[in-house]
Amino acid sequence: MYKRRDYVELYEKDLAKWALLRNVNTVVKPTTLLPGDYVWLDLKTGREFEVPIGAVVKLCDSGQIQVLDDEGNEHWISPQNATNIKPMHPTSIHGVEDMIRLGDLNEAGILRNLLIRYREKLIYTYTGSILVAVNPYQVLPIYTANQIRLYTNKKIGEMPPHIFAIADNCYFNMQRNNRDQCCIISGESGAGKTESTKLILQFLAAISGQHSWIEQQVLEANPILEAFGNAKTIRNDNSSRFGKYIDIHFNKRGAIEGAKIEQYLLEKSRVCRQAHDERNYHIFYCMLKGMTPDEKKKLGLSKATDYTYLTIGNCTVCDGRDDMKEYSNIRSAMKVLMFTDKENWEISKLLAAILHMGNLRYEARTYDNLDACEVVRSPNLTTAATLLEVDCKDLMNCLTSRTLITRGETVSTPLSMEQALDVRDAFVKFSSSCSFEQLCINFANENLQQFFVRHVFKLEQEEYNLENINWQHIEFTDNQDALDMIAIKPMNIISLIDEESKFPKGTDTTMLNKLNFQHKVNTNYIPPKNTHETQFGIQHFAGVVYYETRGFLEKNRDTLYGDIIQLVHSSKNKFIKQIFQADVAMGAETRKRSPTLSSQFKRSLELLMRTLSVCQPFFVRCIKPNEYKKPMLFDRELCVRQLRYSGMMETIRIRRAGYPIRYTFVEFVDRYRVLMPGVKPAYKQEDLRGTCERIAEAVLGRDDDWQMGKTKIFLKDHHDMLLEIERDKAITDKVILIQKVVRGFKDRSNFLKLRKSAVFIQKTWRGYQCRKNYGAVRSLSVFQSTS
Ligand SMILES: Nc1ncnc2c1ncn2[C@@H]1O[C@H](COP(=O)(O)OP(=O)(O)OP(=O)(O)O)[C@@H](O)[C@H]1O
Repeated sequence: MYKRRDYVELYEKDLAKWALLRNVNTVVKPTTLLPGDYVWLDLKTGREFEVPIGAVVKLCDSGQIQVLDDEGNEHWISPQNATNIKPMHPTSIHGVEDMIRLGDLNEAGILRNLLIRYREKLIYTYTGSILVAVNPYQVLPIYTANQIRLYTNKKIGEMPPHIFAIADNCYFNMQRNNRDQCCIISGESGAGKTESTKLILQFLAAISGQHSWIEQQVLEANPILEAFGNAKTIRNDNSSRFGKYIDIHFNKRGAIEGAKIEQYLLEKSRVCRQAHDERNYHIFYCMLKGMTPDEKKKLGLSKATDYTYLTIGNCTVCDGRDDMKEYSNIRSAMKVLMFTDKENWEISKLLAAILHMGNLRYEARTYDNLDACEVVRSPNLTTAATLLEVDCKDLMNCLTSRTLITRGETVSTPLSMEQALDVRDAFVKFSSSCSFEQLCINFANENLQQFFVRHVFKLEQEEYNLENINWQHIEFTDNQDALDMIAIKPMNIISLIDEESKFPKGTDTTMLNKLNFQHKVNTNYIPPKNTHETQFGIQHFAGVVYYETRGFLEKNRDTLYGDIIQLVHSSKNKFIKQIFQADVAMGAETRKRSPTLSSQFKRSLELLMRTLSVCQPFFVRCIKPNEYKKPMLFDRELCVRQLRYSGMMETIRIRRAGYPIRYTFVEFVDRYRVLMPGVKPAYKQEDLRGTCERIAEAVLGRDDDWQMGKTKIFLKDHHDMLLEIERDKAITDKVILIQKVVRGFKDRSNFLKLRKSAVFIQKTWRGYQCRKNYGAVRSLSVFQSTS
């Protein structure tokens, strides 16, 4: 019989063996826990992102159970709270490479699997065809040339999970199937999307034999893109503030032929505003650190702390970044990409002009009872005008007044201080963002989510078809309703915003009223609570998001005031004219009719989705394990939130809607043949499918909802549980039998040895005794005869 002490000893000696044995017992008697059993502990805090935590039983005395959880905290569970603990499936104890194989296929199971792998520095894990990458926040030795070799031309699953495996499959699928491939990398800010992209490029460059070419072009473009599009935020020291689509073209021989990088929705507002502890785009700081004193003098520049636009976040340096060195990288990258010195200088002039404009000071005035303002004359104003090559007075007028054309007459009205500040910032960032851009980003995310869910569902269906499994009854709903409401069905949210943006009398309030009127009964729409509130909410797949409507229409119109266009037109600087070319070319009327930001974005998103839909997709979900950018720190609730919002749970839900557990016939026979006396191992079987079916029928019953495919058996969770229980019972019986026989043999041989030794001792002793007695008797008789 098992003895508890045996397990404690084993636990100390051999954790792995012990865990395996203990688990047998756990499944046999889920309620009788013994030290060493692994359990799920539900702390029932009611917190939104709290899920049961893994724990190991330490003591189970007097009805109380003491457990040690994965975080190292001890808990005492009283008999009344016994329902707070549940046995853990064997697959969850040491973790698996593909989480679809987890018996505990739920949030807690996935989270623990990622946690225990992360602690072993195994940052990559599959969930079916998706790669989950947990940011290690440390350099791991897993991206070497040797690793690239190891992962080249391998099937997914042949090697441990890795970003290189995804890159390799993209490349070889493209060659084998002659079909475009795409890889969608998603995750929160700082989760590792940019690093993952770079690693994929590194792999592709290496295996397509194009190292020097791609290094010079795509990789050289990177420092420039990062300098102008990345910034330090509280979440990430090098956060990309735009969406990126990198298109790489290969020729028939598999060599890279060209690459194109497209950007979506750059966060323009960062040029003028940054949150506390955040910086503006890297380029400004790099420029101020890296330029020669002479260059800076020509641009009238000094140090970062002197500029309003660089100090709003109260942070001008970024730990671990060398702005001076970065600047020299940017300059050499520009040389490689053949920017001329003149172009380079024009860019610097524009950047410097932005900084000078940010330092302009305004003073409030009142003209004819109208709120007005004036720009305080300062070297900043004159330098900005010189750099932009415009007249200083024109610049001042354009920043403080607006020209209106009414009834054929041109009238110039002064701007209040608040309006003037808006105009300046609009010029600097050329349109503003916040809430409205968020709606566009979330609309894109909804599209990508649907693409993902449909792909996963399609994969499931393909597997069922391939295996001849009847899947007709499996239903799954995606986020189509939300998408319909945002952008597809007539009178959708985006079309209503657009309509109102074009309507001359349209305001943010009239727009909100129309949204409320049209969608108030839609379950995905959350109207404002009262007439004073200016926010509406949308139930996205990732949760509810509220959108502040103030400024919506202005942002959506995305047009610059005519005065600014006029100013740019008057500039002698060709580069600036080129930047605003499209706007300068348009007349005022055309500008009014020009496509709104949302319709432009919708169009480019449609194009992107169309491109993606003909590709074979791969998905990489990056997870940020903590907010402190620290290695080996795993914040459970932060990770659950990301898992929930990443859509990974959808894969699981889809899997669960069908047959979540599947074994190949070989795996099934080898694992469960113990349930049928006399069944030989799989390699000795002639009719594997038949044997598999016989075992399943005997244990699960003929009529239950499990199915035999062509190469696999498809099971529901409860089948797996039942099979495991039966298997553990059978193994326990066998273990007891082995123990009985071994102990019997041991005791018997011990007894025989003891008996033999006792007989020997007795024999020797008796012989000795007899000999001794005989000697004494004999000497006595000799004595008698002589006396
Ligand atoms: N595989 C990795 N190995 C080592 N460090 C990594 C890895 N992935 C990410 N990091 C670290 O995390 C930081 C943030 O990663 P990255 O810039 O790729 O995030 P992101 O998801 O692109 O963020 P954002 O959306 O803000 O641009 C990196 O600068 C790097 O320090």
